[in-house]
Amino acid sequence: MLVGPMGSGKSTVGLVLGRRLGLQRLDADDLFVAQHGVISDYFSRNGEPAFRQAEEEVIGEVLSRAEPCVLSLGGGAVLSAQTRDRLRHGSHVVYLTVAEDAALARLNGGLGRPVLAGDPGRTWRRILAERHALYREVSQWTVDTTGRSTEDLATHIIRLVRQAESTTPTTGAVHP
Ligand SMILES: Nc1ncnc2c1ncn2[C@@H]1O[C@H](COP(=O)(O)OP(=O)(O)O)[C@@H](O)[C@H]1O
Ligand SMILES: O=C(O)C1=C[C@@H](OP(=O)(O)O)[C@@H](O)[C@H](O)C1
Ligand SMILES: [Mg+2]
Repeated sequence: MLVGPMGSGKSTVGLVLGRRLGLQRLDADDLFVAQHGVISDYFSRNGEPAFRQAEEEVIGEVLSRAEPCVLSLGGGAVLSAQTRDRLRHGSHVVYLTVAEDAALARLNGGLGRPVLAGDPGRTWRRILAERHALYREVSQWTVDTTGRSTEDLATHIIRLVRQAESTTPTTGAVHP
C-alpha cells in the first residue's frame, strides 16, 4: 500500500510495483472514478465530506478482499480513522515523501485535484503539515521520491519489503 501527499508518485510507483511483482495493481482514485465519476465533479456537486465518506467505502471494499495486490491510495485517505485502522492490520504500507517544489512541478498546477484549488503551493504545504503524522502512523517505511526514478523507487521498496518478510515482524519497521 502506498500513502503520501499528492504528487509523491503513489499512482505511478504503484503501477511499476504491480508490474514488477506480478501483482494486481489498484488505484483507489481510479476505483472511485469508476463508481462515482470524476473526482473534481463529485467534489463540486457533493462537497469534501461526502467525497471522504465514499472514498472510505471504496478503500474498505478493496482492503477486505483476500487477494494480494499493490494499492495506491489517494493523498487524503489517511484522514479516515477507519482506513488507518484497516491499513495498520496486515498490510505493508510505504509512505512516499517528496520535496514541495518537486511535488508542485509534478502536479501541473493542481489540475484534477480539487483540494489544491486556489493557491496550490500554500495548500499543498498546509495539507502535508496536517497529514504527516497520519502517514507516519500507518506506514512501516518512509521513502523520499525526490529526484529518484520510479523504477529505482520500486527496486528500493521491493527490497525493503523482502527484507522485512525475511526477518521477524518486530524488526520490520524501519522508518529512518
Ligand atoms: N519519481 C518521480 N519522478 C518524476 N516524476 C514523477 C515521479 N513519480 C511520479 N511522477 C509524476 O508526477 C505526477 C504525479 O504522480 P502520481 O503518481 O499521480 O502522484 P500521486 O498519485 O502521489 O498524486 C505524474 O505526472 C507522474 O508521472
Ligand atoms: O490529497 C487529497 O486530498 C486528494 C488526493 C488525490 O489523490 P492523489 O494523492 O493520488 O493525487 C485525490 O484522491 C483527491 O483529489 C484528493
Ligand atoms: Mg494518485
